[in-house]
Amino acid sequence: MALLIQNGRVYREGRLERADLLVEGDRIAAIGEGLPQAPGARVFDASGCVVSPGFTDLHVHLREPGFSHKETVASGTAAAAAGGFTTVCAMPNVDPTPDSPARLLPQARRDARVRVVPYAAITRGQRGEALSEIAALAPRVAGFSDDGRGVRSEETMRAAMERVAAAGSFVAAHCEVEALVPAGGCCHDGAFARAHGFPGIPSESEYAEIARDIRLAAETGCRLHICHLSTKEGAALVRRARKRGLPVTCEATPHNLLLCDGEIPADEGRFKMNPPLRAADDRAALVEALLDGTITAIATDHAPHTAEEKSGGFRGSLFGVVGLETAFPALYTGLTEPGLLPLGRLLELLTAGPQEILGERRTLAPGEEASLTVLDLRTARKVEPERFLSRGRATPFAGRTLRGWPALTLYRGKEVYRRWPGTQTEG
Ligand SMILES: NC(=O)N[C@@H](CC(=O)O)C(=O)O
Ligand SMILES: [Zn+2]
Ligand SMILES: [Zn+2]
Repeated sequence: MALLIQNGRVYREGRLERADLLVEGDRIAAIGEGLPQAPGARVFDASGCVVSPGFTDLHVHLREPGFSHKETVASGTAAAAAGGFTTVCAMPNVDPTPDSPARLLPQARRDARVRVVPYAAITRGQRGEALSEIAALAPRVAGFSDDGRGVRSEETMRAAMERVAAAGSFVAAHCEVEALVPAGGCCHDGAFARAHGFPGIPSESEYAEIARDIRLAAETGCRLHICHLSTKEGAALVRRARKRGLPVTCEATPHNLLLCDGEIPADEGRFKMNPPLRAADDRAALVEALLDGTITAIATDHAPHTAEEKSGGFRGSLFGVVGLETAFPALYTGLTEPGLLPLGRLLELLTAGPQEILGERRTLAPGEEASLTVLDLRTARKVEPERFLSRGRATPFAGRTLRGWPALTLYRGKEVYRRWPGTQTEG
């Protein structure tokens, strides 16, 4: 059946223009002003909304196989659709580890509501020693990552980068020198740690490994993507590397872009993630890096855990917060509305930016796949974690009133999420 999305502002080719958009089957049939209502077509009134290509998230933990009590492909991709994402890249810290082609997320094809592109592990079992079957995996994965931990051995990382480069893929690096983190380090080594007497995670544990991996990327020619950048020093290193023309990209998360450690109101697990919320000047440096093109992708690092696992405050909870369902509203309300980040740049950081890192280009044009999201910029709504589609509920944005909620998400023409604009209840 056809669907006419009327009266919205369509984001394409880096511009926002008032237009209607007609979807037929799995494709976009037409885009233009005042499109006639085809007989039998349903109409979606997108007044006050932006119509964007579906977002791409380079960093999501779907927890299957092995940890389906935290999240499943079904629940995680339902959360993705609710957040406007139509492509998510699944991190490999699952069990068994995807370190050979036979172990590549078999659930994805069956249960996914949106496109899932898995990462493979850099090393067997993510143990940081023997390498995974890089050449055989490369054509079937987003890239290679041991996310959850740093690759400690420089020799191992160099060998991995040589093979990944030869296979034409990229390394997505969780940059952390665990030896620089004191036992029990659970938040940034800053104001909040001092106020509560918690062992802090120093910025150096991140930027020391960023510096090493940039050096290895220069040596090997391997494309390097830095995961969840959180420090001002790290941002400066990436900026310098890109100026030198090195094949280095990076992502930042909504929580690191919007929050800092001095604002954490209480010892609650929903503010605990790795890397942690950093200092105010780190946060400001990340926003600056979004504006000057140092950071070209926003990724959520959606990392769901059970309520029990997040109930032990900073000392006792696991690291990780969910992010798919709040990413756009949090960024739109926190950065775009106050004039800190233009809407077009925000959309680019969620679409063309991450797509380019994956080596693809998906835009809204006649004939293209109808994978898109309609963002309601008017309706303010409170973040209510108990209503998330994700199984994870821990979010630092709980209780905040935000604007920019997705009202409709289509994946290949199919409605995978809908919530009518202007209504206060879920449709
Ligand atoms: N970000 C987190 O705090 N946790 C992630 C691991 C990771 O992204 O490093 C997880 O898998 O739970
Ligand atoms: Zn990580
Ligand atoms: Zn992660």
